[in-house]
Amino acid sequence: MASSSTEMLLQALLWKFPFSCNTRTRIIPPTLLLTSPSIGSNQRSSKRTLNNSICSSIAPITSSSTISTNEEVGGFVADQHLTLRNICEGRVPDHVLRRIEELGFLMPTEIQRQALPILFSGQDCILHAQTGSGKTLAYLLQIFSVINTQRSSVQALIVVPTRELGMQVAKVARILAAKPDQPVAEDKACTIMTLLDGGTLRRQKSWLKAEPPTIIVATIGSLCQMLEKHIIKLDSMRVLVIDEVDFMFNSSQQVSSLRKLLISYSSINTRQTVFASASIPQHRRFLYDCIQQKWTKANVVHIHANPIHPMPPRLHHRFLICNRKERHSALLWLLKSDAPQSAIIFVNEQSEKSKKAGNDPATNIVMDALKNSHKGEHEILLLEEKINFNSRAASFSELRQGGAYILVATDIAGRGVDLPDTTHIYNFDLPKDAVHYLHRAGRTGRKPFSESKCVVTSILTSEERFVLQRYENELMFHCHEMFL
Ligand SMILES: Nc1ncnc2c1ncn2[C@@H]1O[C@H](COP(=O)(O)OP(=O)(O)OP(=O)(O)O)[C@@H](O)[C@H]1O
Repeated sequence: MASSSTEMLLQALLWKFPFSCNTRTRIIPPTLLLTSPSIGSNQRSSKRTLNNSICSSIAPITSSSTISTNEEVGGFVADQHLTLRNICEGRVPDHVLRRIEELGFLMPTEIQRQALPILFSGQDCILHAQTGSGKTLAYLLQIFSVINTQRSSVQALIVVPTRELGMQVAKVARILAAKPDQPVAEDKACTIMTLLDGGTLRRQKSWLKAEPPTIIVATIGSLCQMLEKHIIKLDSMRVLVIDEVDFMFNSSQQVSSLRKLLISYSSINTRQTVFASASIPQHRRFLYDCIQQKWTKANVVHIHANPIHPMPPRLHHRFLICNRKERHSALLWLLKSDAPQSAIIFVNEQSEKSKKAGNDPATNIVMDALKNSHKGEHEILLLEEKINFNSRAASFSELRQGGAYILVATDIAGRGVDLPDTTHIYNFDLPKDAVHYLHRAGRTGRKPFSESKCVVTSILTSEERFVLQRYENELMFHCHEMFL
């Protein structure tokens, strides 16, 4: 009990005071290392990790830095009034800048304003900023600033945790790469390939044999298959991006391949390494590991935009207490009274115990309840890990066609997925920790310069109230109680 409350307090402090002073020499207090494992530590024995952590933590690091305010870095001043064009002109090809302007992106978001000058300087970066704050565009602009389409080689690699996020990132990259003008004969286009788990990869193999693409967006499993068979070469890779980096390092399925990619399949000396996420628990320790483990160069910069608010402040958080049997009717009542434009209902993965007991998964129960009793005009769709990849892709692209939707999803939709029309999030089941709460909630409020309110509602039993209270303390937000 004592240790868990200490952990809560320390975690709250880590969110609140995220060591954002602009130190160039850092020493990590060993007490912090004892509280909970940092990103990437799940593969090691906890005892060894703690001992190693303490021993290695007293070695000062001299050149990395954390930036969390408007300041000058490496000679670049991040001016509040500069437009995206002002920041990128001369670095990013003009046709890409015209595309972003056509999309209506004129001013940079906070993370873009802070990160782009540093990215353009070629330094390794950790992009740490709120959900929906535009981290994708930041790293894509850097990629477009370095690639040379006349060269036939893989020059940028973006690694993502899920197929859905891969499809989305590749789509944005293709939109930016498209040239509106007639291409000049010898002007080669930027080619973007996806290597995502769930497909046969046959088409990609033939494509790779014929000619390597300029940019690859991949999940780590499919990528490593290709690397192990020497179908892809990364000798010319200039930028490596690992999106949702904390998730990747904490996934037991992905972490060993990720380490191989960072250390064996490519070298920090020839690539620029960019890590991105809205949540980097114990980020100071992570920064330290990046350098010690040679995932990044020693002068990596941790850019932490809005460190006090890990979620967009315009989210309105509520909770409703009812007993477990009333949850379906509570959900239907909420949908009726909120009349959301579009919503995502998050349901937890079915536990092994529940499977063994022969229970129906909660996703099916919620889907049935909605199909039978929800009266709105919404398209009702399901996205969960166990449905086949074609159906997952179909659900996902249907959502992007426009029109009102209600998506019933497990946490697979919690990371990175950008559906800007989502106005309401419902936690039918309480997320398992504060990081999951943050990413679920962050599926709404995804229009960076909009002021319209978006709502996150958690349906709880009275026993779960203290758990949500803990998330409120860790993430520093306030949740209002509502009544049926
Ligand atoms: N400068 C900008 N102006 C307006 N909108 C922008 C700008 N940059 C990005 N966006 C839009 O903001 C939304 C969120 O961007 P993005 O998906 O990159 O967020 P993110 O920071 O990666 O979030 P997450 O951590 O949840 O993955 C997208 O719909 C994107 O098109």
